[in-house]
Amino acid sequence: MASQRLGLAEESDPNPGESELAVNPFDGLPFSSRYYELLEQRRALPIWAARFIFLEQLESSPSGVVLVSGEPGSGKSTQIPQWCAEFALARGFQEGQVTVTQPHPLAALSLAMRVADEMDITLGHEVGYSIPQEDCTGPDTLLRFCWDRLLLQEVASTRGTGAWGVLVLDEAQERSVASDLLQGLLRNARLGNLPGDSRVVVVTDPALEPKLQAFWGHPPTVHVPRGPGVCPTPVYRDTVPTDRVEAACQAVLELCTKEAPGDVLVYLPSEEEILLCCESLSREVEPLALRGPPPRVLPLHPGHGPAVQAAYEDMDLGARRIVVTHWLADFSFSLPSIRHVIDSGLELRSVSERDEGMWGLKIEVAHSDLSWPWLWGARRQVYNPQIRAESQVLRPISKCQAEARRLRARGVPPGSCLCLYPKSFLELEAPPLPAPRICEENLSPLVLLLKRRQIAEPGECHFLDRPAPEALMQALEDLDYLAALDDDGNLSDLGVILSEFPLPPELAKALLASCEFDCVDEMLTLAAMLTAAPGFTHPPLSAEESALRRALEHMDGDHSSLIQVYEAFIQSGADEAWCQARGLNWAALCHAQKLRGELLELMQRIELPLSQPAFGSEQNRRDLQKALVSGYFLKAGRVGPSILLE
Ligand SMILES: Nc1ncnc2c1ncn2[C@@H]1O[C@H](COP(=O)(O)OP(=O)(O)OP(=O)(O)O)[C@@H](O)[C@H]1O
Repeated sequence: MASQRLGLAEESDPNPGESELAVNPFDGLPFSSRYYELLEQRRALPIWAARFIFLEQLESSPSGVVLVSGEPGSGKSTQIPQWCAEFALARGFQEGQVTVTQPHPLAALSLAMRVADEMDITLGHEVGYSIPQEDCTGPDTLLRFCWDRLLLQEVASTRGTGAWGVLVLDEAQERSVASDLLQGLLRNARLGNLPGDSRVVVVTDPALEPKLQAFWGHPPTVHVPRGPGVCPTPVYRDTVPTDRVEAACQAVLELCTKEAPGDVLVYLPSEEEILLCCESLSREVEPLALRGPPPRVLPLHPGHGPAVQAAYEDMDLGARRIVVTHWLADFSFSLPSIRHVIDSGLELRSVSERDEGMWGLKIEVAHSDLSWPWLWGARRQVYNPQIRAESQVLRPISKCQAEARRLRARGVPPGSCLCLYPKSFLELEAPPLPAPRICEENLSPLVLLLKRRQIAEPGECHFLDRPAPEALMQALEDLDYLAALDDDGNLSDLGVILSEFPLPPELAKALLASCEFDCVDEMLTLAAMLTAAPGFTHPPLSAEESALRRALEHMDGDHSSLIQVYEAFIQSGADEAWCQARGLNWAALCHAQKLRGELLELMQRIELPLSQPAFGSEQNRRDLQKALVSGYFLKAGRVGPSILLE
């Protein structure tokens, strides 16, 4: 077996004497004491018992596909990639590196950090990650964690990173569009860069296992044994509360007052509610700390960026931690210290609320239609092809998510799970599994990608769940309206250029049109700002803050306000304190700055004409509107005798 041939330290004495220091086969350096400390923790994970079976199946699977099915927290996301790296190392990485996809960029980042630590390797060298606008990999990278949408884009673009020896598709039960599509393409063997002897590992929650079994033609399946500990019996409320934040806060305060030991995980539907809950708890829990340090309140959502890693840190300092989150922690973040779960049972699938009318001013093109979930996977939208718009839907989570949440409180003795809804609520209203996102998203960006490399006609793809034919038709129709397709339905020259931009096709088209209308500088800023979505981090806390925010508003509407904010941010020297004083998301603005630079570089590379800044002039205002309408003509409406329809 791969690990035996390598003589890995996993099998060796956890405390080797100095003369017998084991050497890390990935970087040739002796293992540190930290490696052995983490190895003890790894060995205690339920999945450890399945290690040899997994390696055997990986070696011998006739189709090259292996399914791994196990409960949340059993160690799948951290251990499977390492074992695949061992497998690939034993074969000299002849078929290529190991790539692991994650449905959320933050999860890819967080896992890469953890796995590099467990493997005793410097992040960015042998272990790396690729997320939007951040490629932390190098020439030595053998194991890469990657946002699944980015991998799909790489596969489709000419700038792909090449072949992989093992591809791990993690968290398949989340049903992200990219994960479903990658599986469809792999199933059809349509991915050109898949070498002959490569392996595909699909990792899932047991709830999706039967469907995946059937889809993949019953491949070898590794079942992760149940871990020790007992699951709490959920306690249900009689009614759904009208104020979820208040109900969740009260439940946390009760736990603190009772001094029930252990960390608390609170699930709310939206980022806005998470922020409100964190604010309220931060004020109220401190006086309750009768003994020991006061509880720490930690938000865990995409808008919090890499700071979410704090949820894994300082676990042993004695302070109770109250982590407030939403769907992000259903599967992707397994915090072992959690003992109590408080679950609202709802999720908000929508344009993030921080983007909605955040400037409170007139907008001429519906903002929600411009948004795009590239950044941190922050937004969840439900797309209605009939009206070509995304809408907010507050809906019950699936039964599978409810069970995953309950499992987070497993322990000896079991923790507690308080459901802020009646038992009948999910029984009657919840679907068994999370909805496949491919049936809910605007598919034009994906159809553009598929057509770019002529990988497959969308209609030919073998999907786990087939998107509605009208959604596919409408995606093709939209691309046609954008002139991205020629008369034969293939990509036109313009379509090829559009597909090079990491932007939705409409926004890419608006950016291209800005070359014609001499407003490239402003449109670059707008494209970056719309993608990075640097909303406010909280409601104004004082009159002074309100006034500072108002000074950033532009009378022309949200688009001009976004450009104005970006320019003021740059003038401040990208100052974090400047952002804090205005309640602006500093990390997202930095991200916009980086993305703008990348878009500019791309435009220079394909030799598109640039133009001088002219923001603020009447001519520039009109030019910007014309460029926007070139991409978003399907969303344009008449607002009085507007320039938009001239
Ligand atoms: N980013 C991280 N930082 C620190 N520790 C981590 C991190 N991710 C996981 N761990 C540790 O590894 C353990 C196993 O988590 P892992 O994510 O591998 O489980 P999983 O079966 O993949 O669960 P899920 O399906 O919820 O992702 C956790 O209990 C935690 O102790």
